Formats: sequence, structure tokens, C-alpha cells
Amino acid sequence: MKRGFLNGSKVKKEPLYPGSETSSGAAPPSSTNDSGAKGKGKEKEKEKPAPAFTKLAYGKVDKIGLPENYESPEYTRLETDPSKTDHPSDLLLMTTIPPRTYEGPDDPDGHSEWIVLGPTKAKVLNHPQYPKPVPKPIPAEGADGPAFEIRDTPDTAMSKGLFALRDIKVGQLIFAERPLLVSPRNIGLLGATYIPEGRSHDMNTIQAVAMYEWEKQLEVAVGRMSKENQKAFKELENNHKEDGSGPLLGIVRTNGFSIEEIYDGEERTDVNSYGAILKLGSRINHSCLPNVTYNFLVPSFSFQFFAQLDIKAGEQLFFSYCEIEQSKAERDAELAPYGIICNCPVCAHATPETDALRKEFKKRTRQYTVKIRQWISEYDSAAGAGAPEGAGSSKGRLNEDMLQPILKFREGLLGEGLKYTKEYKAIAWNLHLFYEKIGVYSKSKTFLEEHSEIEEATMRGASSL
Ligand SMILES: C[S@@+](CC[C@H](N)C(=O)[O-])C[C@H]1O[C@@H](n2cnc3c(N)ncnc32)[C@H](O)[C@@H]1O
Repeated sequence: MKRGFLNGSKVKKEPLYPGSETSSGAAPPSSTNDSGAKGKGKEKEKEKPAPAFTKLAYGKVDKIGLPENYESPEYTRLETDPSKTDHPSDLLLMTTIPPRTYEGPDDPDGHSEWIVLGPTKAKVLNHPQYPKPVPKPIPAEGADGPAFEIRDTPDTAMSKGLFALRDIKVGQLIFAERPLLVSPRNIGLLGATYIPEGRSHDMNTIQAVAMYEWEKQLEVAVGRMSKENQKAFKELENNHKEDGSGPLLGIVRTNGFSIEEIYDGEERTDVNSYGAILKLGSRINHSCLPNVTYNFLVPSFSFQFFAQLDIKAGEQLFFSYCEIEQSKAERDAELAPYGIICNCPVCAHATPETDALRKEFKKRTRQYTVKIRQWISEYDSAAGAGAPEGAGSSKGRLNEDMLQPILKFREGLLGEGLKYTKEYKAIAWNLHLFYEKIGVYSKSKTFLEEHSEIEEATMRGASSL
């Protein structure tokens, strides 16, 4: 099964710049950059090396001015040969993927502007399956064009969103697209390094300089886009108009998807990964009952968006910006920096029981699986030992009443919109086995069919790639 599909994507929607949500904007440096300067007073603070990772608060932060007489460093990052892969390891490039040539036509699936370290670019271009075309949804019978449109939502706080134009079956690829822009999540790669000698290295200054310098880089990257993509980029929502972010950085901070698959170095960490801005995907709003999931494929350098539930024509498409295995209070806390107060159906009906179910459904699925398998195996051993059937026998002890907590758990999963998960699928399979064993064949068949339906939806998603 494709990673992330129908099981909560590994590509988590998260603020591009995770960090403090205080209003001071003085986000603490990451622990990797403290260099022992903690608690050693102002003098030591000044000597502290610039952090390798500048965290920006996602929520509202104070506008922080640039240091007095700040002079921007001179640097050029315009690349001459986009297909070159042997760049120095610390060179931050401004490139386009797939590479664009002066003479040749544009790639029919579009191009992404990409701010990237040389070796990371090489990793993608040298990927054994790169390049591949962007996957296309299978056209619906008798229907032309996309299965969705962008339009205003009835909720003014949400602004625009994506809405289905026709019924979409669970597992279907709804659309796939190359990002408009991919850039490092660590904007400290620029600004922090360039604070002039002798100037204060306090976090406010570092952050202000990093934001200023990053905006300039974004101006170059956005300026390299086609006119159509520039327009799409600049029309995206910007919730960072008053915190010192420039207009382009504000858009990046509001609309970023974190990409799990692209990172600098050997292992992905918080400080070396990349974020993407999408023309369509960045228009999808949040719900804790998501009907869409997505992933990123390196060979086609594209995001795929799949239906995670059956979607009816007219319904809005949603994915979850937060982890779904959390209580409502925890989800609220994770969403607060986006300024989102979630009113989705599962939030509106959250209870201590639904909170517990969300937090524990994976563990409980494992426990119930073990339990049903154990009952069946005890039954089989006793039957094998020739125990007579009837009351008191092993067969007599296998009865539907034993399933009550498991059937209630299953209802809970359905209520929370967790049907198309591998946990629900496992429960359906185990119930099928149990009912078959006790000879209640109609129910056994029902659960087998449910299992097959989920399996089929999964395969549909995987086969559309
Ligand atoms: C990536 S954008 C989503 C598309 C955006 N609505 C638009 O008009 O382009 C993220 C922003 O949309 C808004 N948003 C997304 N989901 C929301 C929700 N469930 N409730 C309220 N606002 C939401 C928030 O302002 C959030 O910062």
C-alpha cells in the first residue's frame, strides 16, 4: 500500500515555521543551536553563533524592524545549468524543476521553482525513477474537466475552498500537481548568517533579518515563474500581513505543505526539510473529519490528492492540518496558530468517549485483534480435542455477546469518519472470521464485503499512480 494513503498522510500539513506562538516573536533557537549559551547572561548571548535554524512563530508576532544601517549582503544564486548535479554542498541554488530550457517547450505538467541546497537537488535528479510525468486522474464517465472547483466558502473565516463538482469515490485520485514553489523550511539558511560582524545576534534581530532576506529570495523565485503561476501564487491567502513577513513570505507561511521526502543530508529532521506552495492544494481547508489525503512523489515532483471518503457533488474537500489521533482539546491547540476554530462534525460532537477513541483506536484495534484470534484459536483447539458441542463446550462459549465491546468500538470508528483506515479494515476482517466460526454467515459476509470495499478503495488509490 502506498505510504500515507488512507492512513493519515505522513506528509503532515503543518506551519512551515514551527515555533513559539508567543506574541513577542522571539522564538527560541532550536536546542541544536544553543551552543551552551543558555543562562550565561547578555555578554555570552551576543557571542552566541547565529543559529542554523531560524524558527518563526506561525501565529501573530510583533513586527520587528531591521537593525540600524543594515546592509544586505551581495549574493547571486541564479543557476545557469538546471540539470547540473555536482554543486558544492553548501550552495543554495535557485532552480527550476523539471529543468527549463531556453529553446525547448515548457513541460506539459508544469515546473516548480525550487530554492535548494546543491546535494539535495542532486538527490532528486539522480532518483532512479526521476523524471516521471505527473499522474492524471482517470476521467469520469461522461464528465470533462476537473472534479472540483475553487470557490468562496459560506464561512467567511475560511475564505475560499475546493468543492466537488461531481461524486468522487473513496480512493480516487482527484488531482495531482507540481508545486509552484519548494523552499527550505529553515529560513535561517540566509538571514542569520548575514548579520554584520559586531551587530547584536539576539533572536529578534536574527528573525527580522532572515525574514527580510528571505522575502528578497522569494521575489527572485516568484519572478522566475510563468505569468500565470505568479498570479496564482500572489492570489493565495496571506494571514501574515502584520508580523514583519513580506507579502510573499506571508503567503508561504500561510500555505505551506511540509514535504517528508525531500531533505538535506542523510536523515530528515525539523531543520533540514522543505516546504511547498501549491496552486490548488493550498486552497484546501482543514477538517478533523477529512475527506482528502495526499502524498508527494519524488519522481514526478508532484503532490497527489486522493478521496479518503466518498465525496458527494457540492461537498467541500478537506484534509486535516493536525494529527487526528488526538483529543479535541489537543487538536484545538494544534490548530490555534492557524487561527482556526474547527466546527467540523467530529469537533461539534466531541465527547470524552470520542476523545478516548481517537487517542486509542490503534492500540484498541491491536488488542481486539489479539482477543478475537485467541477466542478462535481456543475454540479450534477445543474442537480438535473432540469436545462435544453445546452449552459448556468450547463452541457454546463462542457467542455474539462477547463481541459487544468490539461492535461498539466499530460504531465509534464509523462515527469518527475512520472507516477507511487499516484499523477499521482489520476489525471488519476479524468480525468476518468470528461470525464465520459461529456460523452466522450473513454477518460474516457483510463484514467480508466491508473489508473488500476498503481494500478496493486502497487499490484504486495505489493504481492511479
Ligand atoms: C492553506 S489556506 C486554505 C485556503 C484558504 N481558505 C484560501 O482561501 O485560500 C489556510 C487558511 O485557511 C483558513 N482555514 C482553513 N481551514 C479552516 C477552518 N476549518 N476554519 C476556518 N478557517 C480555515 C485559515 O485562515 C488558514 O490559515
